[in-house]
Parts: sequence; structure tokens; C-alpha cells
Amino acid sequence: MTEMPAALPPYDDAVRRFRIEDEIARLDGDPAGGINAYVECCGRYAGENRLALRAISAGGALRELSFDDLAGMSGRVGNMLKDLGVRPGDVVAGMLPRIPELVALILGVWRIGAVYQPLFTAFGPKAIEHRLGYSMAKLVVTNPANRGKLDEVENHPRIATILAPADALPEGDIDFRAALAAASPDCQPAMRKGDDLFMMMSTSGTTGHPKGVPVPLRALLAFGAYMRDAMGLRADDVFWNIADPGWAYGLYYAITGPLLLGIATTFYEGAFNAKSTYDIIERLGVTSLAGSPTAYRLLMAEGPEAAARVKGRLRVVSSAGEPLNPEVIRWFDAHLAAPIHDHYGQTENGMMVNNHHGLTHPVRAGSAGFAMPGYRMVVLDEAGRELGPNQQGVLAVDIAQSPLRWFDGYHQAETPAISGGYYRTGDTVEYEPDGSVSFIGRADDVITSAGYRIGPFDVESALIEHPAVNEAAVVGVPDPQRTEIVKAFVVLAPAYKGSEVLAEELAQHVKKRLSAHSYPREVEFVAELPKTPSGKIQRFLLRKVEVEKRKG
Ligand SMILES: CC(C)(COP(=O)(O)OP(=O)(O)OC[C@H]1O[C@@H](n2cnc3c(N)ncnc32)[C@H](O)[C@@H]1OP(=O)(O)O)[C@@H](O)C(=O)NCCC(=O)NCCSC(=O)CC(=O)O
Repeated sequence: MTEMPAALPPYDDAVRRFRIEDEIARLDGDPAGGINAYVECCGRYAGENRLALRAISAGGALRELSFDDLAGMSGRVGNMLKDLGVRPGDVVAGMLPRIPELVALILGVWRIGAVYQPLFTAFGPKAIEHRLGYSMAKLVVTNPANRGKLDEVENHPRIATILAPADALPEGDIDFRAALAAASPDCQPAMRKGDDLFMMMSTSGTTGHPKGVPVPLRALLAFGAYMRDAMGLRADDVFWNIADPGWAYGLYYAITGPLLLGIATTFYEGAFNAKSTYDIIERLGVTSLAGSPTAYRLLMAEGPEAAARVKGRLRVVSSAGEPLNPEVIRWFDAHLAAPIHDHYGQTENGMMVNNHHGLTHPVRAGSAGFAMPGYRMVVLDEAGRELGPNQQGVLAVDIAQSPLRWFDGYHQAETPAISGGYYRTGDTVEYEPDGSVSFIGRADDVITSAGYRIGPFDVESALIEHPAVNEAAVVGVPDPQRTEIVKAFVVLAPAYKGSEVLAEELAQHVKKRLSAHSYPREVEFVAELPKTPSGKIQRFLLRKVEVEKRKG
């Protein structure tokens, strides 16, 4: 009989395997001068004629860049930024599609010791304004397709635009390519310490706008560990993570992680669709694929014939952003002969619980897997006590015993999730006696749709900007394709009448003002919203009714 562990099993052996103490010593106090993310992810591989990036344009043209190419480009970016007055610790934002210049920008920002802030290209002015507001970015780099949105952003920083040949430069903008051409590729990396920041992410909560998530350089250890242990990345892999680098999964594990390990990554500039995804897997011979369950469900929906031409090609498939359903696991096994494993993480701390491709442990359909070596994950009750197996509680990180955890709190905001020596993820789980974790649901109102985390407050405040809306409540309702979809309950202003046309107008308003991915796919007009005696909207009551309705 298995002995019952008091909490999830410790991972001392595995942690030792990473020589983590040595690594941390290097990050925190290397007398030779600390650490630089550009050096870790590019500089140390330059001069080896090693492939770093396969970039497929929206039109299908393949461009291959080596670490040397990226070293030169990022050196020019670094010098351009320095000329503009960007100093170590300053924030530079990027709002770019998946093109090589995006990687060069990120590496260039890191090279001079500055901090990169991603802005998802689907964002509207409201989402951009909030993020640039709290980060105090010194510069934002964008392209013509996204440039117009910045005109609606109050107090935006200086803008550098990557022009297409026929575009005219907006007044006051820096011509990114011309500035690079004028800059030298030689740029001395600014060495930093492990606690210094190199990314400024954002994450959505239930109340208030998204919060900044500062990422210190020591997070590189955790990102590398995930690539090795969970994705099981090997030197001979052809790796493609389809997630957009505007979010954590894409920035941490489509760019930073593979380059850190010296392994080439893949970009496809075009929008996701199943056909182009199969085409690229076949064309490049992809062996390691990563993405969200919604993307995998869309691959399934294309049918077995589409899958047949790449059957057996994929050595491993990694899934993150939403729980992976067992049907997807079975279908991938039957039609792609590919093991697909569910991985769990957050913008805060990155991936923490995985069905690891690179470690040996049992993998059960429906389980989120085991704590990643370097994290001691526990399940807490409301009083903050650690629970035993088969008891529901909040998944949390034991801070003192998790050498890879790096999240120290939100940017200039309270972090009640950190207290009593734990970081609480906000996700309700239970674990089996062997330590594997089963996901139950969110303990709050954050919506998980197609792998994105969407804060209801943000969508509500975008809706309220519309003159027709008096009040709005936004919830996630179950959806077979996208896990959840955003649904808005709207109380109209007296002069307005609910109609399909108005519902569509409201959806488009959110899409344009806030973001193309977070608009309500359903809008219901109601006379009033359920509220507590103190006037707080009870979203959970609305969601409960929707869940019941969809069951029946
Ligand atoms: C699975 C998908 C490929 C499915 O793509 P779809 O084609 O259905 O569309 P979508 O969900 O991306 O986008 C919804 C709507 O936004 C539009 N849209 C999307 N991206 C856009 C962009 N860059 N510019 C303009 N519009 C855009 C789409 O056209 C669509 O419009 P319309 O609806 O009109 O057609 C995608 O949803 C996806 O990549 N999801 C994964 C997200 C992810 O990376 N998650 C990991 C993050 S987890 C993480 O980082 C930590 C955390 O949890 O915080």
C-alpha cells in the first residue's frame, strides 16, 4: 500500500538534478558580473552557426535566422534604444505580430538590461492604455496594422514603427528599420542580478483592471526547467509553440525557453487555422508542438484525413491554458500517434504542475499531472492549512520549499494571494495519494476562454462605456469548443431597447475598445442584475443558471 504523503511529495532528488543551488548562486551573486537574458538566450550561442528561428510569413515564405543573425539584429536594437535614452530597468513595450523583428526587439531590450512588456496585437486602445499606464514604458514598438490604436491612447510613450515599404511614417514616430540600419551591431550586454526584472507581464483578475506581473531574471531557471522536464525538449526536436508571445505561455515558452536551451523556435505570422497548422507541421517536420486545447480541438474538428498526412510525425505535444479533455488525448493517440500532455501554469510563476514528457511518472487522462521539480505544491483549506489527498482546496506554492518559484507580487498592487508562506493560485484542485493533481475549477470569476484568461471587470467596464449600457455583469459560461465563452448580462439605459443588432453592436464595441479575443459572444438583456444587499453584483448566480441551462 502507498504511504499517504502529508502534502504533495517533495522533489529533493529532482531539484538536485538541476544543480539549482549552483544556478541560483550564479544568478544572485556571480562575482563575474551577474546575468543578462540576451546572453543566456542568444549571445552564448552566437558564433556556432546555429539555427534560432524559422519564421513563416502570413504569405507562407520561410525565413531562417541563426543565433548570429539575432545577435547582430539585437545589438542594433540595443544601440538604438540607448540612443533614445533607454536605461537598464526601463520598460520597452512591443505590439508586434510573430515576425523576426519581434525576437530581435525582445533580445535587444534585454541586452541593454531593460524590461520587455508584451502588448497582444488583438488589444484595443483601452487595454493598451491601462498597460502602458502602469508600466511607464519609455517606448512602444509596433507596426502599421497596430499603430492606429495608439492614437486613441492617452499619454502614450514615443513610438517606433516597423514600416511596410509603401507606408508613410506618422509624425513624431521613429522609423524602426532605418534607425536599426544606422546603428552598430556591437552592443555590450548590461549585466544584472537575479532579482532584476526583464519582463513586465499582465494578468486579469476578478476585480479591477489587469495587474502587472514583474518577472525577475531568476525566472529563467524555471523556464528552462519547464522546457527540459515538461516539454522534454531535445536538441534534435523541431519545435513549434503556436501560442502568441503577447501572453505568458508564448513569451516564456515560444521564445525565451527554447532559445535559452539553444534550440530553434518557430513563428507563423498568420492567424491560426487547422489547415495551415497541419501544413506547417508537415513542411517543417515539427516533432514537438505546444498550444492550447482549443487549438487542438480545432485540429480534431478538421477530421482524421487531415491528420493522416502528419500521423507519427509529432514526438510530443504539450497543452496549456485550459484543462485538456480526455477525448482530445484519445483522438491524438488514434489519429496522430502523438502523446499529448496537459500542463498547468499561470503568468505568475509560469508552469507548475505538468504531465511531464521528460520525466517518468504515470499519466492519467483528466489529471493535470505532478508538481514540476523545483516547486512544492500544496492544497490549502480556507484557513490556510495544508490538506491531504482527495480533499478539495486551493492549489498553492510553498514558497520556502520551491526554489524555482519567482513571483514576488503584482506591480505596485496588493497581493493577497501571497500570505503565510504560500502563493495561492486561485484554482480549486484536489490531489491523489500519489501526488497527481486534479483540476476542479476557478475559485473566483476569472474566465478561461480558448486558453486566454479574461477578467470580467474589464469587459464590464468596456460595456459601460457604451451609451446604451446602464449596468453589465460578465461571466464565463461552458462551451464545448472554447472551455468557456464570455457572456454579458446587460441592463439598458431607458432610451434603448434590446435587439440582436444592439447585442452585436455591444460585442463589436468591446472587441474594438478592449480586445478582439475578449468580447461577449452572447449578450442577454435583463431588467436587473442579482446583487447583495450592499449592491455587489453576484456573478456566481448568473453563471449557475447558465451552467444548469447548458446541462439540460
Ligand atoms: C486556440 C486559438 C488558436 C483559436 O483561435 P481563434 O481563431 O478561434 O481565435 P482567437 O481565440 O485567437 O480570437 C478570438 C477573436 O479575436 C480575433 N483575434 C485574435 N487575435 C487577433 C489579433 N492579433 N488581431 C486582431 N484580431 C485577433 C480573432 O479573429 C477572433 O475573432 P472572431 O471571434 O470574430 O473570429 C486561440 O484562441 C489561441 O491561440 N488561444 C491560446 C491562447 C494562449 O496562448 N493561451 C496561453 C495563455 S496561458 C498564459 O499565458 C497564462 C495565463 O493563463 O494567464
